[in-house]
Amino acid sequence: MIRQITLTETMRAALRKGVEDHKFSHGHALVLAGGPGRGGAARLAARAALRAGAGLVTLACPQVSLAENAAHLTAVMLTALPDAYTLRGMFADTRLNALCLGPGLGAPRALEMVPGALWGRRATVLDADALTAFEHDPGPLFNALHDKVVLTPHPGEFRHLFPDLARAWEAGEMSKIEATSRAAVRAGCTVLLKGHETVIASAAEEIAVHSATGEMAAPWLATAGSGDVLAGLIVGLMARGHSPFEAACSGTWLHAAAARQFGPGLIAEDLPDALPALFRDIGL
Ligand SMILES: NC(=O)C1=CN([C@@H]2O[C@H](COP(=O)(O)OP(=O)(O)OC[C@H]3O[C@@H](n4cnc5c(N)ncnc54)[C@H](O)[C@@H]3O)[C@@H](O)[C@H]2O)[C@@H](O)CC1
Ligand SMILES: Nc1ncnc2c1ncn2[C@@H]1O[C@H](COP(=O)(O)OP(=O)(O)O)[C@@H](O)[C@H]1O
Repeated sequence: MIRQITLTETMRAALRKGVEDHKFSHGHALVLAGGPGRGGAARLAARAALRAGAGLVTLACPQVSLAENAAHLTAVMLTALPDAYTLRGMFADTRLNALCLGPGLGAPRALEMVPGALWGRRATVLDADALTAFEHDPGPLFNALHDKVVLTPHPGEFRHLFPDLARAWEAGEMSKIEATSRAAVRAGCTVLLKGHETVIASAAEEIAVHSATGEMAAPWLATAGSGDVLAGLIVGLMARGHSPFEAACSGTWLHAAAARQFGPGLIAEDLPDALPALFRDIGL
């Protein structure tokens, strides 16, 4: 059965915070960032994760990027992350339960960090450079994927990882839903294929569709960095314990609803900050 994503009572209940909860009840998300001058995308993701309700969010960047990121971040914590060996060491802290890799990461750092991150078997969002870095040799990525991963390609990134499915979809031989569903089964994880119609499929063949058309149109989401925010929303919800598939569905709804709440003129950094008013409006 194909689920049309709308706000449901189950989604609303899962977004609430319990009155006796503390920050570690809502998980700790780690967002990896790239080198100097490329930090914007990861900062957008980190802020979105915190606004989505993750208890703690840390941005992990190379030592050389610390000053730049420190100048922009306050509630989001910051740590130097030189290499994948150090990343593996961070998994000794079992409270660190969700990761986001890709936005602004850069291909060389993605090639090193993605296998290290997947080794930790935490809930993980892979977006942007974490997908395109494996374009020429996807084997190491596919071998390491597991069922707590959400891949969030736009159609260009989808083409890099699943060229046969993309070709069949573009030729009209396969629907977007079927292409996404087959990709999820092949990858063994959740796949979210972006666009004004977003399709989400899990390896267990759950399928959901969000149509940002008609009353739910959100054309101002077509702006640089809005996908980075979506990745952050999903990792924030997974830190809070939502399953990868549910986090992808709820994150997609929140992303479009926040864009509609803000309205024309929206740029990516407005999205996380539109969430508090949206949460009030939906009665959290
Ligand atoms: N504010 C920021 O710091 C931003 C940083 N970004 C980062 O910049 C890096 C590179 O991102 P780019 O945006 O240059 O690379 P993209 O991977 O988004 O675009 C590269 C190519 O992919 C294709 N493509 C993109 N969107 C498509 C779509 N919807 N359908 C079909 N084909 C599509 C196009 O041919 C495009 O030239 C990433 O690390 C990304 O996270 C971007 O997310 C934009 C905002
Ligand atoms: N016309 C549109 N209507 C609704 N949503 C859109 C539209 N165009 C893009 N989006 C959404 O905006 C986001 C863009 O992400 P992406 O292509 O990765 O951009 P970036 O890498 O710049 O962040 C996706 O979530 C996509 O579904």
